[in-house]
Amino acid sequence: MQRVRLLVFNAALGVLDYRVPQGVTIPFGSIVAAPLGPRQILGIVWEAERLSAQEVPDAKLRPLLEVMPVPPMSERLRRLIEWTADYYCAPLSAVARMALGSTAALRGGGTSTEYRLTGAEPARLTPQRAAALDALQGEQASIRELAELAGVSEGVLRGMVGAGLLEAVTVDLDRPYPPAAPDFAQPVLSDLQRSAADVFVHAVQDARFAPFLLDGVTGSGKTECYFEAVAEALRLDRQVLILLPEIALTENFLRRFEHRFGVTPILWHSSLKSSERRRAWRAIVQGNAQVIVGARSALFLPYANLGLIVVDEAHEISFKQDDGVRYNARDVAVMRAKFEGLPIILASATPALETMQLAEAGVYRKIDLPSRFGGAQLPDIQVLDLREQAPERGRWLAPPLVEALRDRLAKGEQSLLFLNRRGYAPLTLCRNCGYRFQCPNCTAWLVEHRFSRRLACHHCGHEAPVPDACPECGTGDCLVACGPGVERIADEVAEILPEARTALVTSDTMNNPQAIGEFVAMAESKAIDVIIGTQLVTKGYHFPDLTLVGVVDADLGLEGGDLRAGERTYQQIAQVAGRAGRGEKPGEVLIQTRHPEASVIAALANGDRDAFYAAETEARRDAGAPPFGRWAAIIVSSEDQAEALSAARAIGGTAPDLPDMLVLGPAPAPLALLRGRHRFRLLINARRSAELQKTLRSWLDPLDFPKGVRVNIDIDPYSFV
Ligand SMILES: Nc1ncnc2c1ncn2[C@@H]1O[C@H](COP(=O)(O)OP(=O)(O)OP(=O)(O)O)[C@@H](O)[C@H]1O
Ligand SMILES: [Zn+2]
Repeated sequence: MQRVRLLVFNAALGVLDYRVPQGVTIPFGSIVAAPLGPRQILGIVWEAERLSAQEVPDAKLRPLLEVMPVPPMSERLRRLIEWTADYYCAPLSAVARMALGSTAALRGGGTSTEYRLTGAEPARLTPQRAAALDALQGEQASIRELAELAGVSEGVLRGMVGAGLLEAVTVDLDRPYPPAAPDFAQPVLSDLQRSAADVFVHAVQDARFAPFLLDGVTGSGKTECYFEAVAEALRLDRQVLILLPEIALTENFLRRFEHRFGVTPILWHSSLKSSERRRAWRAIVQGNAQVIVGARSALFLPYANLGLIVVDEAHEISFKQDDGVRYNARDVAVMRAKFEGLPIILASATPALETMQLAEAGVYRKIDLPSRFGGAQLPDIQVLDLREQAPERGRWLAPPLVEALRDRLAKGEQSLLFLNRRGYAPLTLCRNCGYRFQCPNCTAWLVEHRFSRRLACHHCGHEAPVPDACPECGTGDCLVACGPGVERIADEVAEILPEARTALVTSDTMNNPQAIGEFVAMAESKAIDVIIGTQLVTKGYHFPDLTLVGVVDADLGLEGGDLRAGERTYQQIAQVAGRAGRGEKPGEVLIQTRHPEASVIAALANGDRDAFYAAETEARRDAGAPPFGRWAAIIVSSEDQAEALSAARAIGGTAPDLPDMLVLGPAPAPLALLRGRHRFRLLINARRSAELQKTLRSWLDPLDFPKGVRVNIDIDPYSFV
């Protein structure tokens, strides 16, 4: 009698044992199908001694059904999955699931049928067919995906197949990707770039754990440097994973990659079509996918032969996942490199303090690129004190910034205005009775979006049309917008510079690759004079004729529930400032603020990065904040406020009394209501010596809560809302 232990992809089931025939060995890491009641489930064969399960007698075991025709998950990846679950206090199965691409991909290769336009042009068309013809140019996908893309029913498309407007194509799921050529277009590197690149190239050859911080100013050519390491991995036939913080950045990145290596890399993100996902995953596990570019979800994939990891814009907080498994992809990437024995490059112009600290301690090797490529200078940064240089009434841009915008427009140069706030106005109220529009599901004001004429909650997605009259007092035409969002700034620019061509860049307008691609093409061809955007435009872009950057409200980021508010503000402004003057013409940055004396603003104005890091380091040391101490949050939520409160109190009441751990709360979370759930929060501040995770587990595991209560642990939290 032989048995295997399975980690099942379902947190409620966890670990189950099954029977295998005598003499058959199934390697650890194999992905298998097994029966559960009348259903079939998937699991990974795991070392039994590493997973505790309920002991089931041999006689009761059911047999495994099938080993999926994919390579077993490597031991290194299994150890990484265990480490992640352990460190972030997350269910093992939830972490393991992130390694899985799609269930379909496990079923082996084969073919699938996709459809595309035939090019036939019928004389008469129904409006729906016309819309489909328009939307599906250049597309090829399943009927379902095309229907979604075109916004028509599947029936309409099937009719079009019958009418010869769409044709079926058979695609091989395992068709290879065109190979990237390491020497396709090798740039001539500057001496500084060359020596940095050489270090990385050697590290790839060495194939050992080697973490690097590539600390280069904006426009120094960090990408070109790490591309040399990518080229070396390609020559050695090893895979490369490049993590980017946001999908919005990939469009630009794909083109740069193609320019350098002749083909686009393989994309991995949550909105891939299912056929693309299946093909990519299969190529990744078989080692046929060479370079994979993705958001954090690409981190746990079962690469067959990984040789290098790059985390670009490594300081970005979007590497921290705030739902499901609350992990930081930057930190787990370093662990993956460690388990796999690989070099990893964290690239940033504004590294996180934690990363800097590790570099200073010698854990990471720091490689510097202190100047811009091609002799470009870093921009000149000026502070505009809004208390002295007040904008006109009802306006948000101070006179010197308006002047500077006029000047650039006259010279045919580009400007960028940065305000990290979507929509038209963050708060709408009634002039007559003071009524404020609030989200019914969240502790948040509704944000007016004037282009879509709606009030929206940025937390839960609740939306309502802007009413004609106040819902409270019934007065008509009485709503006032308070404060600016980017849409309002765009309006202001249109008023003061009516002839300027503007582009609004937010996640509302740039929500698909085409829109982003069009924006970049227009900006590059100088069809845009003024870009107005949120944090989406602060990083990655390179527009040589952009010479002015205006920061509309530098104080905004210092408010709110960001634990690293000072650092965030510094990074965002330094990054957006870094978009100015990247070509031949020098750049200028104007920062509007009411607190020019704040240490962050002063450091930015003086271009004194070291002063900022030094001040921030001291502040964190005093507060016992990371990297000197550790934080964790426990968030308790329920649709029933009393139930949530009593669960939070039960947790607070059993808090361990330890010398190296301070427990604060429970208190209502700043977002006391989120998506209809009432939330209470406990904060833990621990010394580095504390056994934080172990303590949390032995504290929370014995507690029982009603079904409607959710208790989430957030280790190393970023947001305290
Ligand atoms: N050796 C080189 N030869 C030719 N062009 C280069 C070279 N190095 C950098 N460049 C160009 O200079 C520009 C800036 O480089 P890159 O975008 O890599 O900088 P970066 O350090 O990533 O900046 P940021 O942090 O601001 O995104 C790019 O257009 C890049 O193609
Ligand atoms: Zn809401």
